[in-house]
Amino acid sequence: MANNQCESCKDKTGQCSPESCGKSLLLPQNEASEIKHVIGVMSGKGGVGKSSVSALLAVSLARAGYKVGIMDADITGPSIPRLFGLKARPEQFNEMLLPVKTALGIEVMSLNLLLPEEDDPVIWRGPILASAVKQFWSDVAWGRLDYLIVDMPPGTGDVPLTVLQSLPLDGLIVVSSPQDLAMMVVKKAIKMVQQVHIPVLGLVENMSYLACPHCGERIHLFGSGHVADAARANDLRLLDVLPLDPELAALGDAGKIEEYSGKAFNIDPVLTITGEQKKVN
Ligand SMILES: Nc1ncnc2c1ncn2[C@@H]1O[C@H](COP(=O)(O)OP(=O)(O)OP(=O)(O)O)[C@@H](O)[C@H]1O
Repeated sequence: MANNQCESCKDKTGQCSPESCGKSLLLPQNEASEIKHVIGVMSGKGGVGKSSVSALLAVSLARAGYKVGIMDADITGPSIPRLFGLKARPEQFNEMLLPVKTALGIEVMSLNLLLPEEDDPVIWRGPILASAVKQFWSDVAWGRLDYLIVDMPPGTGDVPLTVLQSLPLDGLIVVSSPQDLAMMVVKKAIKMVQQVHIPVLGLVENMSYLACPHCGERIHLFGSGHVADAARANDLRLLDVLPLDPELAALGDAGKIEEYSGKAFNIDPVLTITGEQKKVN
């Protein structure tokens, strides 16, 4: 927390938090953005499908008629542009950056859109990574959005903490695969979020099962029920259960995740939690 310590903080322990110093670290919205809801998507561990779930949530909301953006806050492992097949560089507008639009009109900002090559590594230390996230909020002209989905880096490090402290999150969705180890790490993430008093909207179990292509039987490769158990144990909602689907992996690799015809992310719990009515197109 020391890296986010505000200059005037009286807390000399280096554990600066809104509670201890009485000063909110939340960044104000800039004048070129009017964002109604900000939803963070996090995971305790890498590779469980957090970016894919962020993308599917954004696609489901966009298909339901909402104006949606995705901030790719996974600065060192940005995969959102790849999932949507985005190559265009963000344009500048009055010293601000404009997000790049996907085919469905989802507004995306990611460091990968600013790098000369998509496979260039980002070798930055924590404080610089954290300031990149803040700039994605303060220096991007997001326009009017119903939902900004923030794809967070995995784990409980400096950058996730910056997102939690700097952005006005309505709440967080925590993604896990069904393995016990993934769940153990997820519990750490849940505790971290609860410590900064941001609501956990619920859990998503990704790669939950494989549906047999012949008979449709669900094969639970990694065991079943762990995420549901964790949801119950932590008094949280299980928002959705998504299958391990080769079509999703192939479309993601091809930059065509918007064409996914499989099980869409169930947006109803998100709309309920954020007080929106389902739109009818
Ligand atoms: N439900 C799924 N079915 C099939 N493949 C999936 C599924 N979810 C994710 N994948 C694939 O798994 C890989 C990792 O997914 P993704 O990038 O979304 O994970 P992540 O948790 O965001 O990873 P990281 O922590 O590295 O950013 C990708 O190749 C993606 O296409």
